[in-house]
Amino acid sequence: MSLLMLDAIGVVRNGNVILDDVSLELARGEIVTIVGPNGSGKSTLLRLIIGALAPSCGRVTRDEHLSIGYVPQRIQIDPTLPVTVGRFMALPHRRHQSDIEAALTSAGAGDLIKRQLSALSGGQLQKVLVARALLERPSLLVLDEANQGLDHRATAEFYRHIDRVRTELGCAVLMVSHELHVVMKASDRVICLNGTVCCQGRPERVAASPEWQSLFGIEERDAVAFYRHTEPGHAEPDQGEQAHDAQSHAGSGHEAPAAPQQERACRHAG
Ligand SMILES: Nc1ncnc2c1ncn2[C@@H]1O[C@H](COP(=O)(O)OP(=O)(O)OP(=O)(O)O)[C@@H](O)[C@H]1O
Repeated sequence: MSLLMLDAIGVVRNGNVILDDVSLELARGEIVTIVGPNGSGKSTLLRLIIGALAPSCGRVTRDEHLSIGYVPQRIQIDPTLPVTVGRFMALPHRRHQSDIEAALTSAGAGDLIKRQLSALSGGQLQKVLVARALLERPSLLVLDEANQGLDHRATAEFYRHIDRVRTELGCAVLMVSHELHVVMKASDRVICLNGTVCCQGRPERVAASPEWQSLFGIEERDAVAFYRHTEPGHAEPDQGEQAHDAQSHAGSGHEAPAAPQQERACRHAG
């Protein structure tokens, strides 16, 4: 049984169709990245998955043992509130100091434990948020652009950390990222979203699909190809990977996938 299954999900808010007919499945231990242009519904999809938002139609099925660690795109911190990183990590439940230290160290933030939360840089705060999300040892880690604000070196370390987390906890990782070339290296599967799922599959196949190229342009495709080609020890996909080809849901033409129309959303709703 998969960890999570979405079936024909639609989300309509204030008359806006944000998601239309979105179906996807998440397996244990896989790293999946959602990519898509600004406003394509990525954060909405994540909020739906963590249960912060109800679908207007469709069905969400969660494994009964599913536990989710969530790192939001941004949090508001009151600069007048004196909270150290160590204290923040222990909220809302008390934690063993050793667990807090281990989680921060693993996220590359071990030296921040006594610092004021409001005084952290954007990149430092992201590391702390990831460490906090992992304290519960979730079966699914959900990251909404958690690498924003990180420099190149920190981004590379961030993805190594995510890979270690997956190995150590055996958890699935679902993330949103705009760093397409890095995403391609770090993910088992990529889901391309533009109100609906345009295409999904192994990174190489998605990058070669017409839907991806019409959304992100040829330059991104070339950047991805270049990045993968120069990665030491990287093997090009063989014939066996054909079975995991990108699945297209938006036709085979080169035109950009159309924005969802309100009349299309929730057509299965009762
Ligand atoms: N409560 C709401 N009512 C109406 N429209 C909304 C609501 N919430 C989000 N939207 C709209 O839904 C669309 C998708 O928003 P969302 O934040 O999910 O996109 P995103 O892909 O995460 O964008 P970005 O890459 O810019 O973070 C946007 O056009 C947004 O304005």
